Amino acid sequence: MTRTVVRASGLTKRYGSFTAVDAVDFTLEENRIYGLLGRNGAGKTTVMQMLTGQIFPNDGELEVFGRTPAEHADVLRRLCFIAESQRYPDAFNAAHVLKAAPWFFENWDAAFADRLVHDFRLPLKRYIKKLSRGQLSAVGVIVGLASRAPLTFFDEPYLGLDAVARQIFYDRLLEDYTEHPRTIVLSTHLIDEVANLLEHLLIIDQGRILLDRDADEVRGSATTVAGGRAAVESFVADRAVIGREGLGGLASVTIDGRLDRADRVRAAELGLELAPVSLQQLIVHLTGADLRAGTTEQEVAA
Ligand SMILES: Nc1ncnc2c1ncn2[C@@H]1O[C@H](COP(=O)(O)OP(=O)(O)OP(=O)(O)O)[C@@H](O)[C@H]1O
Repeated sequence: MTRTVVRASGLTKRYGSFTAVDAVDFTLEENRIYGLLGRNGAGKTTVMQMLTGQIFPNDGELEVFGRTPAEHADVLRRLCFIAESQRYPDAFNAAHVLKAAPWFFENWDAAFADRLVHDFRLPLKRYIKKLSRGQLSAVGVIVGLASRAPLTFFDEPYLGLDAVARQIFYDRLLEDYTEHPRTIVLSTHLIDEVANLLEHLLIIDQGRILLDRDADEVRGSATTVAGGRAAVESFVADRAVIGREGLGGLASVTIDGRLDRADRVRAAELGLELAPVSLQQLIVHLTGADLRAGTTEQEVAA
């Protein structure tokens, strides 16, 4: 039986009159990899800060491992939060960070950390403040992976990491997760890069959850239909439209929901082209609705 690790209900964070997180409800189950995705300022970091007890919600219920996170050391001990710009004491080098890590993380695997240091070519003896932007991100990624914390958050962890280093991160994360399952929440803007890693998606926009669904259900669930405007409109009538673009007599409409064989035959008869929508495109459609003319809120919500 899967255990619920996080239970949030009506969770709200306000800064003055501005509501950064607006009465969200969601759960996180144990041993799953979650993608917490959304545009800049959507509320992702704020949600993670509440879950890790760094800030207090203004409203709502929040349980992490069955308790309020901020008040229980035994809950905090099971969490690891890697922020985009992780800060360390000025006098520290990377070796100091790795030496201190087991004080905070009881599952710390020093051998795994050493292997990651080698993989990321991290200079251990150089002061943290002298590290390049990517090397600094590598320190955070190493701590996050080798902590093996039962609930690990990576908040946009790889600023400055090059493509090779990012691939190492994804590969090691997946390998290690397979051997040591835990709950991982990954917040990132590089959605297509991580699309295959994610098992469950939480898409947040303007402080609200827009989508909370299994990644397998979402993959391939949206299709772009392109062709002559009249044919496209006839094909998408009565379907849930999540995006619409057009130029002259041509239209390209993105619809939610899977197409069956009969749909595909009909599209071919109408001379329409069908293309699967990537996770990144889907998120752009879902969260960028107000940027495109001709898409109503009802269509987006449908
Ligand atoms: N301490 C604060 N005081 C006032 N407003 C804040 C504070 N912290 C966050 N906000 C606002 O709350 C909203 C959500 O911020 P948050 O950092 O959670 O977004 P995010 O989804 O993580 O964005 P990004 O992808 O750009 O990192 C933003 O509009 C931000 O400006």
